[in-house]
Amino acid sequence: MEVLTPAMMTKCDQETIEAGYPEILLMESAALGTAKLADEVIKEAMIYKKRDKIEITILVGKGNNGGDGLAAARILKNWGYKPKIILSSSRDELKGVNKKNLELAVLNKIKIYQFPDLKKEKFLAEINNSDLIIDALLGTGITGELRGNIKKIINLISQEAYDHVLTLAVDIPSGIIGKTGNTAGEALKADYTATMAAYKRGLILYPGRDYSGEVQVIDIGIQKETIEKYGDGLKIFNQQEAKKLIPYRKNYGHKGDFGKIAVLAGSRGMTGAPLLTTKSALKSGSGLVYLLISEEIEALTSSQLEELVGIPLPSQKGIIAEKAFEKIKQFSKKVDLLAVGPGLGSNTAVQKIIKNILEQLNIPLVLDADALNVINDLKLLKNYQGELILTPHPGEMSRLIGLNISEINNNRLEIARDFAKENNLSLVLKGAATITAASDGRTYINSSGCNGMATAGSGDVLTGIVSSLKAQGMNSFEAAALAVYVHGRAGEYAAAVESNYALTAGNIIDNLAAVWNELT
Ligand SMILES: NC(=O)C1=CN([C@@H]2O[C@H](COP(=O)(O)OP(=O)(O)OC[C@H]3O[C@@H](n4cnc5c(N)ncnc54)[C@H](OP(=O)(O)O)[C@@H]3O)[C@@H](O)[C@H]2O)[C@@H](O)CC1
Ligand SMILES: [K+]
Repeated sequence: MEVLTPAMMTKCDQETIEAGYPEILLMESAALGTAKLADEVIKEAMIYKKRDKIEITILVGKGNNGGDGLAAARILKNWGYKPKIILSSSRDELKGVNKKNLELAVLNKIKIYQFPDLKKEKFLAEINNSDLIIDALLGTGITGELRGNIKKIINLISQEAYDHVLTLAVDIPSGIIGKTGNTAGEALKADYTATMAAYKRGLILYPGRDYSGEVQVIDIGIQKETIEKYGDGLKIFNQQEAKKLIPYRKNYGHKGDFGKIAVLAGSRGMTGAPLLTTKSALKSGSGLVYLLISEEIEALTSSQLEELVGIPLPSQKGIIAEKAFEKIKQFSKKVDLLAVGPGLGSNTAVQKIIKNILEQLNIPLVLDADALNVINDLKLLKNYQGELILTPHPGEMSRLIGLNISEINNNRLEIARDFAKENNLSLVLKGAATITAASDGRTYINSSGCNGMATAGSGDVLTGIVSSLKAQGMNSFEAAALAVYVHGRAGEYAAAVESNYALTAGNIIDNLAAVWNELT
């Protein structure tokens, strides 16, 4: 499903209106979708009152977001509810379709307050007595920091209302910037968001994602082709996408048909990481997984996992030695993919080996952790002869491109997309709302995951899943995006039992089976 910026959304609106679809009809569809979601939300919240006793407060700004709210008030009144409107401004400041919808609300005898006329106590009492708030103060037309009455309203509700009242945002929570997900100083937290025509970036980038609650996309009559035309290839990766992509397994396959993987990982003191990667690959459908590892710890790691085939490599002080490359090169001919990095160490021998791999091999490569830490020349990536998938966290990305972590976090989307394009590879930029970018500009933002997954070894598990899916024949970008989703979903399952506090990387692996079952 497409994710747009406000500017892209405006172009879609404009083209649709110019094609002859009246603006007021778009607004009516937006309002109908909002009212339907409000009706569902009220049912779900089990408010045991007759409809005409259910207090719905609709906060209305001067722009079209407010217009959506005004029209929704009329529809809800028609369905027997008791909506009331609080305008952020005086009535005469509304123009065009918004003025029209205000007149219709008056005609339908809906109670209308003007915020400037309300005493603070009265306003707070209205909010506190509400069963549902519909937030139609600000949508995609927000500019700059919050100001004026809208700032006062949002501050009062956020800071002085008794408790959180069930809230449904129209299009986007007011105060969230649609392009970035940042707040304009403050924002109204929603439990649900009815968003028009397509996701807005601000609903899935943090912190906006935390303000948006459950998001429902409302079809307001804008054609899918229009949305695709003005979008920039950014999509949200959810269960629907996952189900479409999951690799088919034929009933008469043998273990070689499901991908042979070699994992080059581990060093003295780092025996957990290679095990997490190999185990998660085996738990993601791979037929055969080899672990290429320092001879010093090979017996130890191999004894931990029955299904694993351990291949000892020459080493020095527990880290693979430069001369290990010949064996890696020979071995790479036997497999479909090489996954490199978890717990490998990062001395000059490792650096030389990674350089040699990138210069001399041509099989699909997944590079993570220490494999990324030793790359000091991006040309090595760009010139690699095979397919490449990189899975850095913001710290590794920072090292790779020489920006600091906060610069990366403030511009995750563009940075991931540009890097993947410039270096002709698939990139997974990890972190909350992981981004997967393809060399051709397609980009996914992941929808699954939870904060408990920020734990040691979580990335090693992801490397195993990505490698497994790629070796099963998927294209690199889709394998990476599906792996990120599956990893996040397994984390959600794990957290449901373990809590986000107690979740460990091993729990993610333990819950992979539940995700594969859910998707097939
Ligand atoms: N286009 C369409 O066809 C359709 C659009 N749709 C809907 O329209 C929404 C977009 O509507 P929009 O463009 O009118 O902007 P909107 O979000 O209401 O905000 C503008 C108002 O906010 C004010 N304001 C701005 N920044 C502020 C701040 N920081 N702090 C305080 N105030 C601030 C600004 O005031 P001003 O700067 O003029 O004083 C102005 O009054 C979109 O989200 C969707 O819900 C749907 O109906 C489908 C059809
Ligand atoms: K809103």
